Amino acid sequence: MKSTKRVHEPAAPADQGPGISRRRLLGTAGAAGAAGLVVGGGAGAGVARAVGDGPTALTTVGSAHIPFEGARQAGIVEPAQAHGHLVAFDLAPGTDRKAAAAVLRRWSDAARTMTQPGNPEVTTPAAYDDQVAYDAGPSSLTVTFGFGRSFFGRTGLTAHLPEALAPLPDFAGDALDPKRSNGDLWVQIGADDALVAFHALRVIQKATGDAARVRWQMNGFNRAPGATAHPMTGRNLMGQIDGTNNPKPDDADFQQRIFVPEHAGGGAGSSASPAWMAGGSYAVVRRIRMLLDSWDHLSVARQEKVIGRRKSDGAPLSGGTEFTPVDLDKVGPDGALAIAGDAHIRVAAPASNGGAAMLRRAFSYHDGIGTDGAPDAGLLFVAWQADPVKGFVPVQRKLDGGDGLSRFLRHEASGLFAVPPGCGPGEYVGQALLEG
Ligand SMILES: C=CC1=C(C)c2cc3[nH]c(cc4nc(cc5[nH]c(cc1n2)c(C)c5CCC(=O)O)C(CCC(=O)O)=C4C)c(C)c3C=C
Ligand SMILES: [Fe+2]
Repeated sequence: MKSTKRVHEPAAPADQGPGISRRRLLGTAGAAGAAGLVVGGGAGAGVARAVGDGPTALTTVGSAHIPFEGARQAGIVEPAQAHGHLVAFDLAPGTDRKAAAAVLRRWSDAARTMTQPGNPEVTTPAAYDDQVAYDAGPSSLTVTFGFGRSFFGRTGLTAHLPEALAPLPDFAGDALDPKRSNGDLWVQIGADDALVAFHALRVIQKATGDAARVRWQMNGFNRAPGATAHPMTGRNLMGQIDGTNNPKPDDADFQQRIFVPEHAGGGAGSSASPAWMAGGSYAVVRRIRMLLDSWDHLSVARQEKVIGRRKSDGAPLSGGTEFTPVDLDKVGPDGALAIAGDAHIRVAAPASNGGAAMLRRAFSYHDGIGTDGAPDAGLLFVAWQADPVKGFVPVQRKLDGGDGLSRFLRHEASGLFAVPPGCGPGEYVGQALLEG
């Protein structure tokens, strides 16, 4: 790959100080855009106005931008945005390697343009301009591209198929819909503005042309930046604080757990991934419906026992506050384990799975009321790791049999995608595979 230098970034707004990176990292969720806008209740009611010396509108949520170019693709380590679209495509019959490469080039060029800072006019690719995002800044838009196992057979690239893309095993609790699972290509779009996210989705669909058609699409959301009194870990639709014990970017082993090492294809421990995946990651995508009516029948105390953490502030039931290390051996005054044997955080913990870990970066979804009369709602669970056989698979195997939470969940769709490294100026994502 050529240079991975970041594109030009504008000066930080006055309230941020010069040292704050625009590429927000996990752990500082919600920091961008938290300041300054209120809807007036008195004189001028209904008009958004800035308070104090706060920034003007486009310097808050709208102006935050995450560079598309870089050694890693964007949309993996940054906090999940307020709006997300996950889309899988199948190549049209006759789409060969060259035509697939042209799609990836068009997609990358469009994503590069849309994620640029500055005037809204320059963040819309002229060829696909529908003016949906015309007045908005990039709003932390990320567009992330991946390849499914079936892509390699369709394009004559089976010699380059990563071992790590072996189909996920069946799990006893699965109720998977094949039409909403897998796919040749996968795109994850996230933005802190709904129109910016929708616009990016339309642009990507138009840039696909006739080379592929949408296999499935899922739409998700998270809390908006600035919605809480202070930046904090988000909540899921069961009301739990979710994401606390994710691996952190400054953990010593973070890079090696989440990204394929540079020695892939050659060095020890790299057999699962070929060299073109060095610096890439594997995304496991699961649409997990929450059986919310049953869940809501539990008392808060029972719900907390199922997870192993307090619902109000996410503190582990072994004591302390949200980020206090979990003590799985702690016994309460009644002689029982503080964190129950089937508590979700016990069964999922790296300590219970030979060290297996993944970076969870999910969106909630709500698609109305299901045919059963209950909310069709849950989690678009996206887990990132250097090798799914050492991340998602052992953990899900354990959860499948022994997790108290699984009684309230239904895994309805599944996908596994190889997400190659990022690209530099003039390059496109997947170039090393498609031109290698
Ligand atoms: C296979 C992996 C996992 C699936 C599937 C999964 C689904 C799922 N989880 C929640 C809610 C929470 N999960 C939490 C922690 C947690 N979950 C996993 C893995 C899967 N979860 C891990 C590895 C962990 C961390 C365990 C640890 O080391 O402590 C938590 C607690 C807060 C946190 O640490 O994030 C919640 C809450 C739901 C609702 C869900 C499916 C819909
Ligand atoms: Fe979990």
